[in-house]
Amino acid sequence: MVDARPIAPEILTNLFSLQKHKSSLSIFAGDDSVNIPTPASPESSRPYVTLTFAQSLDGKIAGKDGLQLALSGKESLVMTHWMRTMHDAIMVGIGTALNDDPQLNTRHLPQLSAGSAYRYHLPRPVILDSSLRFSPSSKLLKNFKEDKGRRPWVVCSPPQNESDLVVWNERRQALESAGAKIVEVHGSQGSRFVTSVVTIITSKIFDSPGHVSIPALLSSLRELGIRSLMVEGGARVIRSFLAEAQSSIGNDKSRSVDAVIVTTAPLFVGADGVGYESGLSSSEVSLDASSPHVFNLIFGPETCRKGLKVTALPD
Ligand SMILES: NC(=O)C1=CN([C@@H]2O[C@H](COP(=O)(O)OP(=O)(O)OC[C@H]3O[C@@H](n4cnc5c(N)ncnc54)[C@H](OP(=O)(O)O)[C@@H]3O)[C@@H](O)[C@H]2O)C=CC1
Ligand SMILES: Nc1nc(O)c(N)c(N[C@@H]2O[C@H](COP(=O)(O)O)[C@@H](O)[C@H]2O)n1
Repeated sequence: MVDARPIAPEILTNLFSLQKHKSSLSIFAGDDSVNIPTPASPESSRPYVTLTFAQSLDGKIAGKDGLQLALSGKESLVMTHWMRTMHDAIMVGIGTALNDDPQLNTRHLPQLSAGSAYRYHLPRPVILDSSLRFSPSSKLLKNFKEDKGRRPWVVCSPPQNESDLVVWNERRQALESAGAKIVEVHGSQGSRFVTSVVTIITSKIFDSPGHVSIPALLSSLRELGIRSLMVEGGARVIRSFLAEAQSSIGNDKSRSVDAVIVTTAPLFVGADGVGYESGLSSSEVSLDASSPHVFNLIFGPETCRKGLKVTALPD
């Protein structure tokens, strides 16, 4: 028997077609060597990808100049944190990492009783950061040092010209010293160079200059043992995944998004908020047909924000 209960089991049940694993989805006996259940098949060359974020009715995920907004209500935050427990890894772009300094943990879940033999699964934080701008004093690295979070992985691309290499190496060293685990993939997928201390994931295939290719990223993560990936944002990263999902319509093998789960807050942010739609054409996105999850939550008056609350998420 576990000593905590999902607050909204029907949401969990709907998230993935994993009913048979329901009892062990998020709470486990503290043995990290035991994998959490995943919808990805063992043969798959990429992780199962859940794209999930919160937006306003006018499709904004942040306020003016990237101001972090508390768009989710309490229930939605709890759901998001349950979802975090269900994925091997959780990813944000460097824009979000620098702007929000997120923790990407499961702190909004019900407390397990003192001395409990059980723990919540914590996903591996992954930061998409071509030029290593991630801060060595980030909360993610601090939490890792204090044994409150997993070692973050930084996904980057080595600079194309020699003159940028000095700065790049300095940043790499600072991140390594701060605890970032880095894997470096040079030149082409497959020719990988790994050191014991540093794990930098890079790719020579870019969506646009400096941007890591999504298919190459997914295949690298899968090679590193990531079977499920929760992508939280921000705007550019959401756009990249949606664009990739649009371009793979009709080709199941190259699909990059399996489920999209969007929390919609009943408010308008306005035109100067941050949206993710620009440049996306009007077409469907390619999703796993067996995943029934284009999942919208619209909360009622009790969680509706009174006016626009421009605070960071609660600690
Ligand atoms: N409401 C919500 O649920 C969420 C809201 N947010 C909000 O989003 C905002 C940040 O969004 P944004 O500024 O767009 O930053 P992102 O977090 O989307 O990061 C974008 C950066 O990631 C790097 N990157 C590397 N490869 C890729 C790729 N293939 N596609 C896209 N980016 C790539 C690029 O930097 P480089 O070239 O240096 O590698 C790029 O500029 C914040 O205001 C935050 O609060 C964030 C998450 C969720
Ligand atoms: N689900 C959700 N609702 C909101 O209202 C949000 N602003 C976000 N933002 C995302 O969550 C990250 C913060 O995570 P921590 O609270 O630090 O664990 C933030 O960086 C965005 O990715 N999400």
